Amino acid sequence: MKYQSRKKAILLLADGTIFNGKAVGRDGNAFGEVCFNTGMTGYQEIFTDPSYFGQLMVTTNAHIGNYGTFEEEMESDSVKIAGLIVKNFSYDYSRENADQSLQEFLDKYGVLAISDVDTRALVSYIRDHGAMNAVISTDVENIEGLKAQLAEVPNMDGLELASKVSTTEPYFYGDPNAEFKISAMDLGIKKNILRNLAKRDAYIKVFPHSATFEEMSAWEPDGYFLSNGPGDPDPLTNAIEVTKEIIKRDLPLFGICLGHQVIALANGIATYKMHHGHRGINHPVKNLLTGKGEITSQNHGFSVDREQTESNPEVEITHVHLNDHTVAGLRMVNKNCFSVQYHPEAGPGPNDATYLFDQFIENIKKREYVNK
Ligand SMILES: NC(=O)CC[C@H](N)C(=O)O
Repeated sequence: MKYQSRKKAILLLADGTIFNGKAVGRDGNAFGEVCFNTGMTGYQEIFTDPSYFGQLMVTTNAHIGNYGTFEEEMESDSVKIAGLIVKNFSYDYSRENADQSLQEFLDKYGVLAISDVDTRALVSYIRDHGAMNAVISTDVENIEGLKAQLAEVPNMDGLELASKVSTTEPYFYGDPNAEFKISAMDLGIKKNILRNLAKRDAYIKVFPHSATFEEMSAWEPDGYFLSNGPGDPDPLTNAIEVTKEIIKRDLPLFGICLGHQVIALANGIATYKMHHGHRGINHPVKNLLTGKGEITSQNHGFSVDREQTESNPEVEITHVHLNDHTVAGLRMVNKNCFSVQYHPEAGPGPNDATYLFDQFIENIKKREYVNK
């Protein structure tokens, strides 16, 4: 076993609370908003999901690393979390097709991790006191200095982060001979969304967060997609403007998570920062159109205002989160536009909601039929 005597490390929360642990790899500091994910599996997908940019991730599963990492399970080209907090960190792994250990993987991307933290107590603390900024540090004697630096870290509320993870140049994904063409705005898109669209015979052109409606429309796509992504949706003025243009022309539109929030904002419905968000792969949702329940993969810290959604005549709530009755999905009443707050691409997670990709393709076909 490597790293038998490891250095002390701490997690210092913005309110001054300290959780003790041990450094997993390198020394240093990692700042971000602390949040937790309750998924029992799928850590590599979580760590590489661009929606987590700027966040320190607490995994509630007590063992992390035991199946290593595998190139095909990347949700983007690198690790996106700001730092990792675990109970038991497995340096060894036992999966035949893994490429490397989790420690080698985190080292490769320069990510700081802390283990041996009482993650059950930490998660209870976040649930009681809400998501807040924090720092992971091996500089354990320098509490006052760390507190001063932590006070400078911007609050997630109001923070625009999509531009930090979006592509800078447009690119294509899938088979150029596929039946449908989709323009996707990359606010932090997960690869499994692209895989799911391509699997349904779509060729996707992925555009930067700053793309205009005209740029996204020049190649005459059959439909538009707004991706997931990090940060507060409210400052995404360009994405909101583009969405209004798409809606005005009644073009087929689908949004996931941050994309769902942007669609709400384009309809004049406000979003707000949640107490500690929804992150896990067993979140119960009810589809109000079918009456059926779905177990869903979720990762969000903001939500769409429910009252404003209910009182907006243009919009209808289609899905509700059964734990707290927040808006989990909506559609526009007279437009070819719908969105969900959760993750039908399920990387990681259950596959109950993949029908939403089929629904998007059906909406595209419906429009083509009307136009003929
Ligand atoms: N996964 C996402 O797209 C997250 C959206 C947004 N950043 C939130 O935390 O609510």
